[in-house]
Amino acid sequence: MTDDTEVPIPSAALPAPLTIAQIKEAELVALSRAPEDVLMDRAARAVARVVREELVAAGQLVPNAHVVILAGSGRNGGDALLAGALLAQDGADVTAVEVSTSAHARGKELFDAAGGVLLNAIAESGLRAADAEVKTADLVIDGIAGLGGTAGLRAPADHLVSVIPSSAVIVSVDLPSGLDADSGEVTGTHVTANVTVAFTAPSWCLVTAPASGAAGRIVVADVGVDVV
Ligand SMILES: NC(=O)C1=CN([C@@H]2O[C@H](COP(=O)(O)OP(=O)(O)OC[C@H]3O[C@@H](n4cnc5c(N)ncnc54)[C@H](OP(=O)(O)O)[C@@H]3O)[C@@H](O)[C@H]2O)[C@H](O)CC1
Ligand SMILES: [K+]
Repeated sequence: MTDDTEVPIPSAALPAPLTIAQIKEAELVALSRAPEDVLMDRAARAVARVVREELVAAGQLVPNAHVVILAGSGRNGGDALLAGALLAQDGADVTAVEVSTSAHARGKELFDAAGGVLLNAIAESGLRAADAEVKTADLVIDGIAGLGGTAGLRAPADHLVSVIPSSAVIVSVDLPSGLDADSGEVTGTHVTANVTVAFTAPSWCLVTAPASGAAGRIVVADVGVDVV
């Protein structure tokens, strides 16, 4: 006879993994009902909630924390910037580093309005300043790339990821940047996260070795996209 305590708890199980194409198809249906901003705001709230939890678990007060965001040009970076705006409103010391020519416009606007400091690491002077910020981070939010990313990190993101101190907690948005979302393959450099906040469903890289070793703890947030 099986002891009840040995039965796995179904609510703790992750939803089934989906491919990029499946997530995008489901997202298109959701976008016909709600604007993209609404979905991204939900994604940002989920990321900010996990960041607060991680800081508390590390024994840090959110207002004393130095949080650095690495933001790519897409919505993944936008989600990270919007989360950064919420954390800056909580009093955290938040710096966002654009690792492309320009990151998500609305994300940047709200981040700036919340008092966040924005740097661009494409130019040499910006990269030097960003390097110093990353080296002193208590927590890094990885918003370099998500479902639209290609495998391997490009400059200057690769350098900035390499100087994240081992003491910093890394929270990846949707998936650790540099992984191929649809497979378990690891080709090139990538982020190795302590926690990954995935939206709607985990992508295959989060649950397939060896890539899954870079995901850390996985949290799947419902942003209002129903799986079809
Ligand atoms: N699943 C959902 O329901 C929702 C997900 N959301 C978030 O949206 C992203 C996907 O956003 P998308 O804009 O399509 O793509 P990315 O943000 O992943 O960005 C792609 C750009 O990133 C640059 N890039 C790509 N690969 C790399 C790399 N290896 N190194 C550095 N940079 C890279 C590239 O831009 P360039 O201009 O620099 O060439 C790509 O264009 C998803 O992951 C979720 O986070 C929404 O919040 C809504 C709901
Ligand atoms: K990411």
